[in-house]
Parts: sequence; structure tokens; C-alpha cells
Amino acid sequence: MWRRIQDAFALTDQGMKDFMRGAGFCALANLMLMLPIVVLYFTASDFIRYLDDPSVGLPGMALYAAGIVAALVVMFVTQMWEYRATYTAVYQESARKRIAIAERLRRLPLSFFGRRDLSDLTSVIMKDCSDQERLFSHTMPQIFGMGASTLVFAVMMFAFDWRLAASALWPIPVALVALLLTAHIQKSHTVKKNAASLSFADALQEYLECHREIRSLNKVGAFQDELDCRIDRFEREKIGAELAMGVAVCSAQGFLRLGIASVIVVGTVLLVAGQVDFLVFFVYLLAVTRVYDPINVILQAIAELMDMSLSLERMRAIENEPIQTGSTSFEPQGHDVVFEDVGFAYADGEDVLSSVSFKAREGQVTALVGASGSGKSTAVKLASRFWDVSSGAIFVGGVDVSTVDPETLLSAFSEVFQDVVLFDDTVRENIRLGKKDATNEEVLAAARAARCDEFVERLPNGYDTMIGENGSRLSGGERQRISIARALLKDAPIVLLDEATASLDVENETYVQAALSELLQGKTVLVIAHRMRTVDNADKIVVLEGGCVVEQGSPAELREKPDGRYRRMLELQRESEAWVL
Ligand SMILES: Nc1ncnc2c1ncn2[C@@H]1O[C@H](COP(=O)(O)OP(=O)(O)OP(=O)(O)O)[C@@H](O)[C@H]1O
Repeated sequence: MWRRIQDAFALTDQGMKDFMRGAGFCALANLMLMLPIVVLYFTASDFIRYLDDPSVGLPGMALYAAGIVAALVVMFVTQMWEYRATYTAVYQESARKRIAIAERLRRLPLSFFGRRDLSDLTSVIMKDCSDQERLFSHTMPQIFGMGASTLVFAVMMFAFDWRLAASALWPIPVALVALLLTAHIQKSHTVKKNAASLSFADALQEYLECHREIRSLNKVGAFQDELDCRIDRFEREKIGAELAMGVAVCSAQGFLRLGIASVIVVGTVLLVAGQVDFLVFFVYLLAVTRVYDPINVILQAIAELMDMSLSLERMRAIENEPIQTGSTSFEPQGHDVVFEDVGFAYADGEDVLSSVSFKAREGQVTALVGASGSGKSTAVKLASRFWDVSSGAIFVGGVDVSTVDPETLLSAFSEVFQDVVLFDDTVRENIRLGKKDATNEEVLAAARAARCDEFVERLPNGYDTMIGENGSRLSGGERQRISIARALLKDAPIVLLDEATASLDVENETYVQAALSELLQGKTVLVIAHRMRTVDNADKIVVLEGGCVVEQGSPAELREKPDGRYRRMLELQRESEAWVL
């Protein structure tokens, strides 16, 4: 049963242990809250005995006072234990959970990220983990702790007088069943609320990320309207969900109060019939008001649990997502990259690559060319196992990449793409990302080789200048040179280039080309090329069309082919260069 609870609430092993401790302390603390009633019972019975027979005398007031003080001390200590066992433990569990999810995300194939967008995943790590935090710190200890103490209390009530106990407790199971019967209504509201929240988060993120484009297209008003619309929907769905929960919980809680009336009726009848004495009746009246407090909290907690169940499902879904596995010992014979009959499709889509076979040799530059959408980027990314092939195989130095742990495999690859990703940190630390433990000298040597010196000298703090989010304070060429310095520092044997110089001006292009020639010495280089003049110096050209290899060979061979695709591409490029605007 505990295993089921652990799975249902997506807890880690340590989290489950802490949770059980928390529930235990919560039960203890709640039982101790009954102590004042016990002291009151004994005090009242002493007084009544004294009223019946003054000769027994009153026990000393000091005894009552000591009883009250002892009860208060015990209550305080057990509440403190409960607090520590729930609140302190919950933040540790929350940190463990977030790390576990981030760790899982790190090992998931990129196809997963194609299916789930960023705001959705952020919401799992932030909101769903917070929901679990709340569930752990408040909801579950309340349900288990108060449930256990209520059970003990109910047994005691039945032991004293089953008739009064039954008249006090009968509404509890009825209220619970009534609440559970409304679960499906609440769940449907929660699904709608979560969808509206995600759609709002998506729109907001898009608005913030693309605000420059939105402004330049003069679409701020339209985006603002769309955002307002999604906020309104979110607000409506949230109110709907709160209302559904509120109505269900309040009705169940209201129902409980019938117990007070039935204790009064049954107690009075029994009292008149002389079957209970006044003191027992009085204690049951006190107890019945006390026993409903934890039940009210439990009803509220169950409703919250139903609301959070979707968050837990989303967390479990990430945890159950299959990860890419493979051996961490990777000993290739050289670094030739060989595609053998490779087929690939994204998710459930059509084949993007079919029967692709070619060899990129170590020490040579192999260029992939072809029309937009022909599958060049996909092929290059498959080599470093961004995704796994659907058929065929890719070998690096004779080792099938699908058998290698993705992170181990990536250590053999450097990537320089057009879209450089930089972090809001110093130039130095952005370069150091290529090799975590690089010394300052190594970082500076890589930076010099990548021709970074030229622009870093002009920055206010040189290599220690913060470059803004994604390097927003740098030009395209400067960003590109930092990414080349990073790749140089990594010094991986295989280099993937997505025509890194395509969008640069002549001066920047010269710098970047010089930096690249340092990087490519003796490596297996796979280049995605859009401009033919870049690839004419390659050792080998692979022409892709509709995901198939239609030609391959040296540039000279392909230029000579009378009706060759490459030759045709060269001609088209030449024609376009002759256009005058
Ligand atoms: N993450 C993705 N999910 C689904 N389909 C994708 C994804 N990435 C690319 N595609 C599709 O795969 C096909 C090949 O895309 P790919 O980016 O490999 O082509 P490309 O030759 O590199 O194009 P370009 O020269 O324009 O960069 C295209 O039809 C594209 O729409």
C-alpha cells in the first residue's frame, strides 16, 4: 500500500519516509489536542462528585493547574515535532523532486521536447512541484494525521457509549462519499483550468520572446488582445474550478453539522430514559464539536488532493518517459561518421530521411547540400544522437551511436550553428562552457585562436564583461566567434557546422573563417551548406533531395556531371548572384 501511495503522489524514496514520519507526528499532535478535554473531564467529574457528596472534598487546585500546564506543554512539543516533520521535510523533498525531474529531462531524447513546449515543462517544474510541496506539507499529513487521530477518538467514543458515538459520527462517511461522488466534476474543471493556464503562459512567453518582431510588425495591439482574451479565460476557468470545489466541500461540511443535532436528540432521549448520566452527555456534546474540526480539514484536503491529482499525473508522466540509454565506455576506431541506410521520421510524421548512406571521413570536410527541408539538419543531428534513427544505423569509428550513452557520445562532437546560444554571463565563462575544468590560460588561448581578442579588447571589462541574455550586447559575428572558441576549447574530434558564416558581413566572415580553419584541422567535419561557394572547398559533397541522397562525390566530380543536381544548384546560385535589386 505504501508503494502505491509513493507512486500516486510521485514521491522519492526519502520523500516517502519523511512523509510517513510527518503523518505519524501529525496523528500524534492531533491526539494530543484532545488532552484539554481529558483534563476537563476529570476536573468536571471531581466537581460533580464533590457536589453529590461534599464529604469527599475538592482535590487541590494545584493538581488541575498542573494538568493544564502539562497538557499545554505536551501539545506544544508535539506540534513542534509535527511542524519539523512536515514543513522542513517538504522543502527537502521538493528540492529532490525538482532535481530528479531536471535530471530526467537531461536524459530524455529531443523528440520529447518536440512534443512538449517550454512553458508546459516550466510549469511542471515550478507549479506542479509546488503543488506537490503543498500536498506534502499540508494536505497529506492532514488527511493521514487527522484521519488517524479521529479514528482513535471515534473508537474511544464507541467504547464509552456506542449509541451517542453512532449519533455523532454517522454524517462522516456520508459526507466523504458525497465529496468523492463530485470528483469527476471537479476533475473536469481542473483539466479546463490547467489548459487555460498553459495557454495563457504560452501566449505570454511568446509575447515576451518575440516582442521585437511583434513591435516591428506593428502587432502589439493584436497580441495584447489575444493575451487579454486568454487571461479572461484563465480567470473564468479558475473561478469555475474554485466554485466547483467550494460547493462540494461546503456541502459536505454543512452535512456534518447534522451530527450535532442528532447527538442532542439521541442524548436527550437517553438522558430522559436515565440511560446516560449528564456528564457523559455533556462530554459527547463537547467531543462532537471537536471531532468535526479535523473532518472539515480532511474534506478540504481531499478536495485539494483531487485538484492536484493532475499535477501529480504530469510529474509521473515525465518520470515514466523512456530515456535514451547506452554504454558510457565509447572506444571508436578513428572518427569516420558512417550513415548506413538511415531512415527517420519525427514523432508520427512522414519519413524525413529514407535510405540515407554516406561516409564522412576523418580529416575531411563533408558538406551536405540540398533544398530547404531536404533533411540536412536532421541528418547532422542524428549523428550526435539528438534523436534515434527509425531504421538503418549511424556509426562513429565503427561504433553504432545508438549503443552509446548520449552524453558520452556528445563529448566527441563540437557544434557551431548559426543560432548561437550564449548565457547571461561573462565572455570568459561562456567560452569555458566548452570544457568545464579549463584553466584561464586554455580559455584565453582558445579565444585568441577564434579571433575573439579583437572585440573583447573593446569591452569595458574585457573577458569579464557580462554579455547580456543570449549575448544581446554582441554582434552576430562576435557571438559566432565565442561559439567557435568554445568548440576549440572542447577540441572534439568531430565538428558539426551549420553554415556558421552565412549571415555575416565580409569583415566578420573573414574573422570567423580564420577561426574556423583553426577548429577544423584534422577533424571529421560535417557542414550544412546553403551557399555553394562555401562548399566548393569541401572534400566531399552529399546532395539530399526529399530526404534521399541523390548524388555524392568530390566537388570536381559533381561539377562535371552533365545533368547533375549539384551542377544545377551551382548554376542557380550563379544566376541569383547576378540579380540586381
Ligand atoms: N523538430 C521537428 N519536428 C517535426 N518536423 C521537423 C522538425 N525539424 C524539422 N522537421 C521537418 O523535417 C524536414 C527536414 O527538416 P531539416 O531541418 O532537416 O531540413 P534542412 O534541409 O536542414 O532545411 P533548411 O535548409 O531549411 O535548414 C522538414 O520538412 C521539416 O519541416
